[in-house]
Amino acid sequence: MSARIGVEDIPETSGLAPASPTLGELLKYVNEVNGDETTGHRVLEMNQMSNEPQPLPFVLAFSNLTYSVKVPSKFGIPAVLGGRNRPAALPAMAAEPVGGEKLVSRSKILLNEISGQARDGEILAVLGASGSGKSTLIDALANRISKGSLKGNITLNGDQLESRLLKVISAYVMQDDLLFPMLTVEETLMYAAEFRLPRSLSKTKKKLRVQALIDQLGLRNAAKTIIGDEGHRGVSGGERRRVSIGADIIHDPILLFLDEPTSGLDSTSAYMVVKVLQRIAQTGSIVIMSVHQPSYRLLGLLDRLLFLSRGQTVYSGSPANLPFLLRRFWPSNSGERKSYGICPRFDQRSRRFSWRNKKPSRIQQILATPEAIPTHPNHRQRNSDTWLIAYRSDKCEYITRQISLRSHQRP
Ligand SMILES: Nc1ncnc2c1ncn2[C@@H]1O[C@H](COP(=O)(O)OP(=O)(O)OP(=O)(O)O)[C@@H](O)[C@H]1O
Repeated sequence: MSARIGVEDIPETSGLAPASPTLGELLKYVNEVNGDETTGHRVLEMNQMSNEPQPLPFVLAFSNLTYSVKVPSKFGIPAVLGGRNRPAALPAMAAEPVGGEKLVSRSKILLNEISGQARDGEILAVLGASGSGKSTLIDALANRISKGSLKGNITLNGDQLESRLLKVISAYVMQDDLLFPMLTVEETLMYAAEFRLPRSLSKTKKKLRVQALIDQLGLRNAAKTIIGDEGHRGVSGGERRRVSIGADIIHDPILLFLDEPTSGLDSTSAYMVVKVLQRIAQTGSIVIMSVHQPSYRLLGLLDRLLFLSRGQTVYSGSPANLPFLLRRFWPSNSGERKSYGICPRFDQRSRRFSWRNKKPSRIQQILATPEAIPTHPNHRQRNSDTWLIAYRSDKCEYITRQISLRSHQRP
């Protein structure tokens, strides 16, 4: 693993011990240096923690993550039960009556028993339709949801992930880029280095870190270009997004969370951003990102997929299995007004995948038994490439659709 955030005086482990520091040692170190309030992040020079530096495999595991919020909902009180004036026997959570309607709270489950894992060297992508819970899951993993309301377990290498440690070893990249328009790319990253790296780290080391990062982000040609804004021409949208990521990862975090890092970018810029994330992962970080509409090419950069629908997992695994699923479940794209497509849907014109919030139980059921589908009595093979497939929709009606394997095999 490359050098991580600079700590000159981390205690060395004993000569006989394995080369990698334990999480306990990391946490102990975090406690020891907590007196320095100059920066929220600190650089941990992993290689300095032992005589024989060896890469430390990191595994972030999460199990049964469940998160629900209380949302107000209205319902009317029938006149026969007392209508507007009925004061008694209201539900425990009822609020003030408004025009014959009561406001009560109901629980809305945003994440339902989500489990999975992410490893260093890999990108875990959270996919799903808008509102499926992608950002909520990233927030939950990044400790941005209050502990009391989130149920489940998150561990790093088997140990509970303490929020103090997480703060030091992670970075969260938001969708909005907050950058100074008149600074160049290099100045922006240098500013981030001054702000985020420890004061004790020399200027020379900070400059070296910035130069290494510029190369890692593929921004060498834009290093002297200003960020720009509406009134001043500056870097492109994709470059700007990479600068923004660079500013957040200046301390070389072990865990990197990104909420829709490709949103608003054309497919080439989006691809380059994810390519940079792949490079970051390959230097020993765990990258967890959400993505709404990945292009087919971009899917090839992802190592693990967690596909959500209405807060539930409908697919978790390697993208390698996706073509198989696509061939099975490709929705017909000819003249259908209502899509009962299972998942995902590929738009030929934009060449992007999109998803629909189908009932998770239905999708899971189908994904769990893909082999059973062609032998179902309602499925008839028309010719070697086309299946006439009928399946029960959410409303328990049979829908017939035609899936041509040949036309969709190579999107
Ligand atoms: N505080 C809240 N109260 C009620 N509902 C909420 C709250 N926060 C989020 N939600 C709902 O939870 C669902 C998941 O939201 P989330 O932002 O995680 O979705 P998403 O998959 O990231 O969507 P998008 O791709 O549009 O960003 C949405 O339906 C959203 O409206």
